[in-house]
Amino acid sequence: MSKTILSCSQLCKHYKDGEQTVSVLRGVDLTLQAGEAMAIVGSSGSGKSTLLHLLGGLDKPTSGDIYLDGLSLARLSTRKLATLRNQRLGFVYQFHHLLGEFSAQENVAMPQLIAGISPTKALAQASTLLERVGLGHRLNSRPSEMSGGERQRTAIARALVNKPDVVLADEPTGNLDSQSTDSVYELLLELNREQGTAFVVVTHDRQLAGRFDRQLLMNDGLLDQSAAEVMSL
Ligand SMILES: Nc1ncnc2c1ncn2[C@@H]1O[C@H](COP(=O)(O)OP(=O)(O)OP(=O)(O)O)[C@@H](O)[C@H]1O
Repeated sequence: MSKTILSCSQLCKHYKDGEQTVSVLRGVDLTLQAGEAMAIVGSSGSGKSTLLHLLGGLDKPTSGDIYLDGLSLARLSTRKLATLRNQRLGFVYQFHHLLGEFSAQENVAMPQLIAGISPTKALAQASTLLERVGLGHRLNSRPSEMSGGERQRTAIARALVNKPDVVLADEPTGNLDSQSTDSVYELLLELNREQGTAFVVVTHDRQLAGRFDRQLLMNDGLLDQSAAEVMSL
């Protein structure tokens, strides 16, 4: 029996631009099941990144709320929200955001160290995960010594190291060539199946989106149609 792991209802985000109010999200409803792999597609500026930021508690909605496993993000203190982000959510961005002065292994271990796990255990866990993503030979490499695809694999390992309920990924292959893009998507879907981690992935690429369990279309601030329906029109 699947259960809802992440949801939002009537989520709105407005920005003030001088006298004007810009409505970026205009009442988004979304329900993600535990272990589900969901892709969000939509044109540039439609609000996809804004939605992902709100779902990950990185920004606050103007109205509406987000629930992670039944917990209201709006009701959490800043500290509790930071703990929840560290332990129950993982993030992957278009740019890897790895720390340049640390090795791949140390970068992947970082969320565990922040969670208070001992360095020995955290580094061992990081090494296991790096091996899983095909980078067992890169434990001691710094980001500058790795290819774009290797850096994104490292970022994916880091996002998964605390065994989060949900990984949020914003154009995770935006900087990669088509071969690396393919293998990174393959890896995401394998990890989704193996670890039961739910994924919400934003992409411009509808063909890649088609490999996920569900596709939603963001259109001018609303998640109003299934992208699969739109693709079949
Ligand atoms: N801090 C902000 N202040 C004002 N407007 C903003 C702010 N952040 C985003 N916007 C506007 O919100 C709209 C949606 O932006 P968002 O980045 O969510 O779109 P997107 O669908 O992810 O686009 P892309 O695919 O190009 O990354 C854009 O018009 C953007 O200019």
